[in-house]
Amino acid sequence: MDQIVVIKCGGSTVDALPSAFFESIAAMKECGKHPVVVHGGGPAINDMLKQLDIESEFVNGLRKTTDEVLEAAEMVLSGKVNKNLVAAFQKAGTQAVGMSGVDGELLKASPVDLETLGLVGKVEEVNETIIEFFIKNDVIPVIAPIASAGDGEKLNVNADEAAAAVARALEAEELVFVTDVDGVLINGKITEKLDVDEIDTLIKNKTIYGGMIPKVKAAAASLTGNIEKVTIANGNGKNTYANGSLKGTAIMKQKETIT
Ligand SMILES: Nc1ncnc2c1ncn2[C@@H]1O[C@H](COP(=O)(O)OP(=O)(O)O)[C@@H](O)[C@H]1O
Ligand SMILES: CC(=O)N[C@@H](CCC(=O)OP(=O)(O)O)C(=O)O
Repeated sequence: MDQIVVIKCGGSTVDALPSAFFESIAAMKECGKHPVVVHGGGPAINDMLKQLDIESEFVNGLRKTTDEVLEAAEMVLSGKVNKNLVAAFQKAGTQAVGMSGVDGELLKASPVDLETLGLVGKVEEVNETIIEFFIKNDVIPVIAPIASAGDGEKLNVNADEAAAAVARALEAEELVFVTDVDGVLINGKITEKLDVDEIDTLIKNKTIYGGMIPKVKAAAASLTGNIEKVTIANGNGKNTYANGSLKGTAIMKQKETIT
């Protein structure tokens, strides 16, 4: 299917996305593109874990996930965050359906490393038939990153990685990471274009750190097949082209080819 744009809404910004953001995605759809949304919700999971008095820690940017952490993460991601996004699209006048990777085994995953990370998964398979069914019916799929382990068990997947896996499986034209900054900052300034080699250097010299690392790594890993451009952009609704596309940092295999 042509013109699929996968949009990852980061937990850093998901509660603050203005109506202009949802309207810009609706405009994208009116222009003939097919938006597919994958979302995170890290800060909302942190709040819930705090309320429930459950400890959690991050190992290499991934949340170590016990049974009780998984239960809280699923409640927050597949419940509150997912349904708030669906409702916001409906408010913007466009139809959306929320699901997680468990529904229809949309995302099948295997454990990354049970010993160090517990129930954290990496996506092995995407059931693109289900996603395409909604696209064909003019409905925006909104996907929470809890995956099926294939045996009735569930796994917690980093949302950047889930979005990259969905984009690869759908042979999307573009992948956009919507976050709380205007793009990748170098010495405090937004950089318009980055290539894969520059990303490695910027991670090594610590210009890129924390939550930006899984994002740029997922961006680099997804630059295969159809995907030619990955964008990291702010979800504040201020950096939008007339056709609904978002402005930010463009990441490509070789930046000479960025238009
Ligand atoms: N070079 C950089 N440019 C911009 N942001 C960066 C950079 N390095 C690290 N960051 C951090 O990455 C954050 C975005 O990642 P994260 O909080 O995980 O977002 P999300 O929840 O949207 O996935 C930014 O708010 C910023 O603090
Ligand atoms: C395994 C793992 O780390 N899962 C993430 C899933 C949510 C996420 O990735 O949300 P952001 O987009 O806000 O980072 C977590 O539990 O926080």
